[in-house]
Amino acid sequence: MAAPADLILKLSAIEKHFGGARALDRASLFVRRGTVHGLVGQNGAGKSTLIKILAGIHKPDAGTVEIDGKIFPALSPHEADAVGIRFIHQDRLLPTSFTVSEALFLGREVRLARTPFLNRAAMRRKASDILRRYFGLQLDPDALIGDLSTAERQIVQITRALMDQPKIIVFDEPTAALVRREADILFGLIRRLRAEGVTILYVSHYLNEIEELCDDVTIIRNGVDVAALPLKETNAADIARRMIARDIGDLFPERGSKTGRPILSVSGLSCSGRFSGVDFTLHEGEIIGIAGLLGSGAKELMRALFGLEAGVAGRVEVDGKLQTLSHPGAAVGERLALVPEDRRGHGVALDLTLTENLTLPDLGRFARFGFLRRRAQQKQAMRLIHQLGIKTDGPNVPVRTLSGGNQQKVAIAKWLGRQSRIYLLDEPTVGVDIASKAEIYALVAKLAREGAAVIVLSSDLPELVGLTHRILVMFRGRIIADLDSSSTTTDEVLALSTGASEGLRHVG
Ligand SMILES: Nc1ncnc2c1ncn2[C@@H]1O[C@H](COP(=O)(O)OP(=O)(O)OP(=O)(O)O)[C@@H](O)[C@H]1O
Repeated sequence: MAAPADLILKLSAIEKHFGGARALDRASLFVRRGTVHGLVGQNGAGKSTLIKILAGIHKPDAGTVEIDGKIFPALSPHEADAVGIRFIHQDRLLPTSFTVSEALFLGREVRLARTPFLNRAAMRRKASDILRRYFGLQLDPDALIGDLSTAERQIVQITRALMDQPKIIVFDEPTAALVRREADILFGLIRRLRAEGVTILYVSHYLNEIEELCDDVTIIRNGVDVAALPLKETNAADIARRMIARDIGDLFPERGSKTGRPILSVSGLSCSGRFSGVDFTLHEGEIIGIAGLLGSGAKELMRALFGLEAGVAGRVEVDGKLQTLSHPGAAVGERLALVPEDRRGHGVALDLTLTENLTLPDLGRFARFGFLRRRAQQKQAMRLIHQLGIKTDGPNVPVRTLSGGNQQKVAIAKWLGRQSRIYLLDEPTVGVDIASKAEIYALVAKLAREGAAVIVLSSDLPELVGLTHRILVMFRGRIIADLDSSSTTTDEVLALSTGASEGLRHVG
C-alpha cells in the first residue's frame, strides 16, 4: 500500500463490543489522500460500526483514530464535522416536510455580517452554484423533499455536504435505491471530487461498483480487516472470496423448467396516472421479473396486486376466480405475500425478537387451543436463521441489535417461511451481501419448484435475468416487452426500460 505520509485516515486496531457481542476485533482502515477507497464485508461484518466510530457516534473500546495527521482519543461528532468529514447515508434521509432550501441550510446558515439575520440570497447562490457545477441542474428551492425522487434527495444531501468543502466524504451504500443511469451520474461526480483532491470512502455490496470505481479496497470479515489492497491487484470475484472465505459457486440456481396451471391472470389492469392496459398470466412454478425505472408504473403495479393502490380497474383472477384485491387483507386471504422494498420501515418490528418477527405472519400455525407452541416457533425461527445465514447472538435478541443487512434478511425470511402461493418480491436483495443473495435466490427457486409463483421487481438487472423465467419490461405505465430470460441480456432489458430501444417485443 501507500507510503504512510499519504494517509489521510488511519484507524488502527479498533475494538468495539456491544454487550457480549464483538462487532470489531482489532480492525484497521488506512485510506490514502485523494483516493476512492472501498469498504466491503458481509452483513454484520462491522462496516457500519467502523463508520460510526469515524463519525464520533460510537466510541471504540480500544485502538486509535487518526485523521489528517491528528490523533483523536475520543472523537466527537462535532470534531468529525470540524475536521471535514461528511456522510451520505442511504437511509438517513432528509425530513420530508422540509423544503429543498431548508434541508440545504439547516444548521449551516449564512448570516448577514455582524447581524443575527439570515443572508438568504447568499445561501441560495452558494447552493445553486454547487448544483450547477457538479450536477448541471437546478432544484426548486421551495420544492418539498417529500416530492423529490430518491436520486434528487441524494443530490440535496451531497450538495449540503459540498457546501462545507469537505476533505473526506463517506458514501454508505449510495446506489442501493438508484437506477443504473442515476448511479452513473453519481460515479461521475465521485471521480470528479477525487480529481479535486477529496478523499472518498465508499461502502457497497455491489462488488462490480467497487471494481469500477475504487483505487483501493479494505475487506472486513467478522470484525477484522482481512485484506487491504489496490484494485489493480484484485477483482470482484477475488473480493467476494476473501469476504466470505469460501466460494459461493453459482450465484443463480437452476431455473425449474416445468410450469403448471395459470394461478394469477391479469387483464386490462389500470390505475389512473400510474399504469394502464396491463395483461399477463403467472403460472405455478413460474418466476416472472418486472423491470421498470421510477415512474414506469412497475412499483405501483406490485402494490396494486397486493391491494395497496386505490382506483385500480381491470380483471384479476386467482385460480380462475375473479378477485378484487382491494386491500392487503384480501390479498393475504388469497395467499399472496408481499416483501416490500422499505423493509426497515415496514418489514420488521425492531423491538420484537427474531423468533417473534420470523413467525409473526404465520402465528396461526403455532397456536393450539389459544396457546403458542413456543418450541415449534423457535424451531421454525432457527431453521430460517440457518437457511439465510442471519448473523445473530441467538433467536431471542431484538431485531434492532442486528446489522442493517441482517434486518433485511429477517424481513425476507419471515415471508418466505410462510406458506404462500404467490410471492411479490420488491427489490429482494438490496443491502444484502453476495453470499446471502445466493441463499435468497436458492430459496426463491425452491419455492417455485414446489409450485409457488413469484413476481420479482428489481433494478438489479443480472438478478432479473439470472433468476426469472420471463421479464416484463414496463415503460411509461405500459408493458412494452415480454422477454424470455434465458435468451435476453441485461443490455437489452436496460435499453428497453430506458426507452433507448423501441419495445413491443413478444407482447400479446
Ligand atoms: N447497537 C448495537 N447493539 C448490539 N449489537 C450491535 C449494535 N450495532 C451493531 N451490532 C452488532 O455488531 C455487528 C456488526 O454490525 P454492523 O452494523 O457494523 O455490520 P455491517 O458490516 O455494517 O453490516 P450490513 O452490511 O448488514 O449493514 C453485528 O453482529 C451487529 O449485530
